[in-house]
Formats: sequence, structure tokens, C-alpha cells
Amino acid sequence: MRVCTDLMPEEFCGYHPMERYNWEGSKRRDLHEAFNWNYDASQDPDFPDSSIPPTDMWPKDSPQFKAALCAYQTALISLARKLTRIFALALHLPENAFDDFVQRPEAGMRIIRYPEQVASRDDQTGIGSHTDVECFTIVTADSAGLEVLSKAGQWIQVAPVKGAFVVNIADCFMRQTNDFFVSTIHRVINENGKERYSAPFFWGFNRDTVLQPVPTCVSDQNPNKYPVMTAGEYYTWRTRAQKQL
Ligand SMILES: O=C(O)CCC(=O)C(=O)O
Ligand SMILES: [Fe+2]
Repeated sequence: MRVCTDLMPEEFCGYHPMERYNWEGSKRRDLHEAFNWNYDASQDPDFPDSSIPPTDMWPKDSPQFKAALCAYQTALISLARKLTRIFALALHLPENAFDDFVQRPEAGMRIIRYPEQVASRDDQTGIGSHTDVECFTIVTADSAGLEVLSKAGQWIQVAPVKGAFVVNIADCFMRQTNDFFVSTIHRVINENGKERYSAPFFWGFNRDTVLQPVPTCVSDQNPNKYPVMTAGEYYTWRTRAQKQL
């Protein structure tokens, strides 16, 4: 297929076929199919720039599909910039501390279809246990199925609330805050008796941002735990690894 994600090993965009991955090492492969697309600077609501070529993995025969999904992504970019300021305040930083890091953000999205799962939850997941790569993820879903792992090691079902988003911390934020923010370990098992759809939006810093720990999260007593690299290097490393599972 022309838009299959395998054509771009270092990017997560494009079509991900059904039962392509096995992120938890289950007996059967993960029961979902998905379409991912990247940030496109020309669609940025705050800093539009048509001179930066986007990664184009869109199907050519359905312009409405692209238009509808990009409109939703554009609205979420504005929301995510606001949330980034709230996270900065939560870290006792000035609210604009991260503004420069989200001018050309990692802001990819995906839509996922999970068929009804018939196999037992011991043998299969819809998407196996994992953490997301960027700073945080905003998830919309039409029905239950998402589960998050509590600190006590219990899987907790996240019932969707009408009109509300689920926001999960992801690994770049965990690294930058030296584990002050903790990534949400999560998975999906669709036992709804019908197919499930979701649309996660992954928000992270510009690929050239150096992921240094934020100053309020390191000290002599609490030194930085992570090797320093750019957000782009981290993203590429994780994408390659995730695609091999
Ligand atoms: O479908 C969901 O609710 C979550 C999907 C997810 O975790 C992901 O795509 O990374
Ligand atoms: Fe996820």
C-alpha cells in the first residue's frame, strides 16, 4: 500500500495494518489498525509556515479525510500550547518557559480502530502495555477499553467522559522533569462487544530541542538520571524500536 508506515521506518506516520505489532509479547498480536499523520507547519493555527515541507503519507483519493482530521489536529495544537503553559506553572517555572520549544512541535495524531476482541485478555490486547514518547497525549475515544497501570500495579479502566479528554504524561516530559512527572503506562483491551475508535494526539517539543532537565527538577541531591539528547533523536530512536515489536 502506498501509505503503509513501513515505507518510513523512522516516522510513525502512515497506515499501520491490523495485528502488525505485539507490544506486550502476548500470544496473539495487537488487535488494531491505525492511520497516523504528522504535524504540518502550514496548518499551525499560531505559527503557520507553508515553506516547511510536511511528511505526506495521506491517501490521495480522499481529500475530505485529510481536511476533517487536520481541522481537529489544528484545534488540539492550540489547546496543547495552553496546556504546556499550565505544565510550566506546575513546575514552578514562568508560564512561557516552554513556549520556544513548541513553535514547531511534535504534534502527530492517529485514528485507531479496534475490532471487538474475542480472544481472552491473557492472550491478546488491542494495544499492548506501553508509554507514549512525547510530552503528553490527549486522547479522545468513543467507548471504554483504555486501561492505566496504577503505582500499586493494578490496571484501572478509564471510562470515557462525554465532552472530556484523557491526558497522559509521556516519556519526554518524564525525562525532562527527571521523573517528577511520571509517564502513564497504558494499554487497550476492547471488550465492549463492538468495535472501538480512538484518536490520540501526541504533543512534544520541537525536534531540535535539547531534552535537558528543567532547573526546578535537578539538584545536587537529585542529579539528572537521563542522557541528554535532542527531542528528534529521542523520537527517532523510540519510533524505530516500537516498529520492531
Ligand atoms: O486507543 C486508546 O485509547 C489509546 C491508544 C494509545 O495508547 C496509543 O496509540 O499510543
Ligand atoms: Fe499510547
